[in-house]
Amino acid sequence: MKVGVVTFPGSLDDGDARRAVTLAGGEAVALWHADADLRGVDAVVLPGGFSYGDYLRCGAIARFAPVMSEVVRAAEGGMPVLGICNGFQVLCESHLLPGALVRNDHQKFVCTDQRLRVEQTGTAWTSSFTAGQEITIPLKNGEGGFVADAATLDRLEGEGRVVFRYLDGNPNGSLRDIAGISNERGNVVGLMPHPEHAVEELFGPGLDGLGLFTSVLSAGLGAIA
Ligand SMILES: NC(=O)CC[C@H](N)C(=O)O
Repeated sequence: MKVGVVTFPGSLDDGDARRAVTLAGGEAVALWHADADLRGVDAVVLPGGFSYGDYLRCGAIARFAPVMSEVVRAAEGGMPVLGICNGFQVLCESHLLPGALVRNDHQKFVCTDQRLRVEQTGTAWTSSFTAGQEITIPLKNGEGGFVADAATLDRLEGEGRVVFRYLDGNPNGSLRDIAGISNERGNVVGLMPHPEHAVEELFGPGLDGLGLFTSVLSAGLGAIA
């Protein structure tokens, strides 16, 4: 299975995302922000970093990159798409996911190993986990506070689209401790913490991040009940 990883000017974690795909057993394909097509990939990762220098708002300019037209089209057709941190911000800016990421409530950049609960295993990116599994992966962001209006939050909860929730304290002021969400179909997932930094014993807090990448390789599409 070919998993494309998009590099925008200012991306930081694209290399680690490609490495995570390879370690999970997939074929990583480098995609460039100016690409006009997706080079035949079966899934796409939008990696973390500081696309276009975080000008305007994180992810606000990347949304207009040429490759994003194809990513949006493919996602709407059911292709699995994962947005990690800056990638999550790009997915919200692109309206593939609802809500927005705003500046951390304490106004500081946060960098820590973060415990999470996997709330939803019926997505393309979480089928390798068990429901309620608690994992630890790195978190590092300045604009990681997930916000949405109350009706949207209720809909996300009611439809089982809260995929990851922060444990042991809320690191950024995200409403309802939400760390990651999916679209209705479960093929598009965004999360603030970084699974691609927890895929090898010698680096990061362990192997808990690998499950997202093995999920998409094994799954086909999960379906949210
Ligand atoms: N690690 C990241 O992807 C950071 C995303 C974004 N630049 C922020 O600071 O919020």
